[in-house]
Amino acid sequence: MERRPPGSSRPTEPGPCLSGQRGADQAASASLQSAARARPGRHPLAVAAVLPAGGCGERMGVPTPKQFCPILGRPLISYTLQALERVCWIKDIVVAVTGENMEVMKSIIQKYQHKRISLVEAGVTRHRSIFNGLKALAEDQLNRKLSKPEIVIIHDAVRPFVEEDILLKVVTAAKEHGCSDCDLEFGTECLQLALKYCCTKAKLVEGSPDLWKVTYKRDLYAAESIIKERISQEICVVTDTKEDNKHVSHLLEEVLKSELNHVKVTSEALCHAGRDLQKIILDQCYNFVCVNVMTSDFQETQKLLSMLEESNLSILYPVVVVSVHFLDFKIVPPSKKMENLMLIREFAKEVKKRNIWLCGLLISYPQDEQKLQESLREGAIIIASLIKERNSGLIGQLLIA
Ligand SMILES: Nc1ccn([C@@H]2O[C@H](COP(=O)(O)OP(=O)(O)OP(=O)(O)O)[C@@H](O)[C@H]2O)c(=O)n1
Ligand SMILES: O=C(CO)[C@H](O)[C@H](O)COP(=O)(O)O
Repeated sequence: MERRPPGSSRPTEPGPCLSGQRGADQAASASLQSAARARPGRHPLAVAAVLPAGGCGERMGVPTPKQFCPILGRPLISYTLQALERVCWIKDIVVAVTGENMEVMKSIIQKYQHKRISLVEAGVTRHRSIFNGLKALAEDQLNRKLSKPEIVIIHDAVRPFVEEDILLKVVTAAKEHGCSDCDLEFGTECLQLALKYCCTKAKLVEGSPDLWKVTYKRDLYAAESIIKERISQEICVVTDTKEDNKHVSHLLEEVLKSELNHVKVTSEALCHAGRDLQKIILDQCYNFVCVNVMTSDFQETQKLLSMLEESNLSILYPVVVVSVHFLDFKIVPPSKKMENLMLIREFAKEVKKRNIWLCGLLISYPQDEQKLQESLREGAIIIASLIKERNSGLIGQLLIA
């Protein structure tokens, strides 16, 4: 997803919010933005979005309408709203939901702290739902809460992976182009309706493969794996300032880097002020490994957990914390420390309420350098799978490398 470095600037009119993208995406957005800036006589466009979300999801084959089906515990529609909210130049987002799901929708907005959202009643067909949304924008029925838009983006609530670039292209095309024969030939039914009844000029813009619609149950699994992939791109290895701990943390960091290609592995000290760690949290890193050497108590892990609980990081995605304990099994047999280590279950139960998924990992710390490397590698493989697979069944478990 969807990381946003703190303090990054966002345009106040159609133009990409660079902060949400990386690498090639950033470069593409930047060139689009400067192209938009270069347009003579350009003025800010008033843009709104209407999200039809009033279907029953018959093809999904489950009683819950698909837009409310959970992915990593959060309803699908919340991901779509998040994707649109990140686009700062969309002023209002109008969601069409059925009367019976109105309260569910309100509680989703509240729980996941969505902003700029207004709700209208859905219609019996998708087009009627869209029409109700447009009517609300045109007539400003909602107590003058909505600004009157020049351009309205219509986006299915069940297409969670929409990116700012494509929205910008659509808005730009809506503003600049006429409707071609090709668009009428190969376009969708809305295009024809818009032309027939409103004489609205339209242009077909090619989308990205990620814009696909969640329709069948298998699409939920596909969406889940895309989201897991996005949130497992960074791991922060945390330890206290003791030299021994810093040394072992560094070794683990190196092994994690070689085991997890393309994943950014950083390390931070859990010092009193914890300023750097705060920055990592604000930067939206969702994976933490807390290193404890020759100790089976959880002081450092608890400090980290409190910081995470105080932040709102886990509202949108589960945050994985692996409490790693290095013990020399020859000097300290694990059985002696087991009682203490089993406390992981209690801590895990507590923080799970805040969507923080805690696991314990015991790594053998032999004196022999080669053997240490071997157990570090085994530990790194376990950490990688905890972070990438995000299996809620492993919450509170103590794993051994
Ligand atoms: N009366 C309707 C029907 C559909 N939609 C919305 O239109 C989008 C695309 O429609 P579709 O994928 O066909 O959704 P469903 O109608 O829910 O699916 P199905 O055809 O499997 O029942 C969805 O976000 C859906 O909630 C709507 O707002 N109002
Ligand atoms: O998937 C759909 C409904 O199931 C829509 O038809 C699809 O999103 C195209 O929409 P539009 O006609 O508005 O371009």
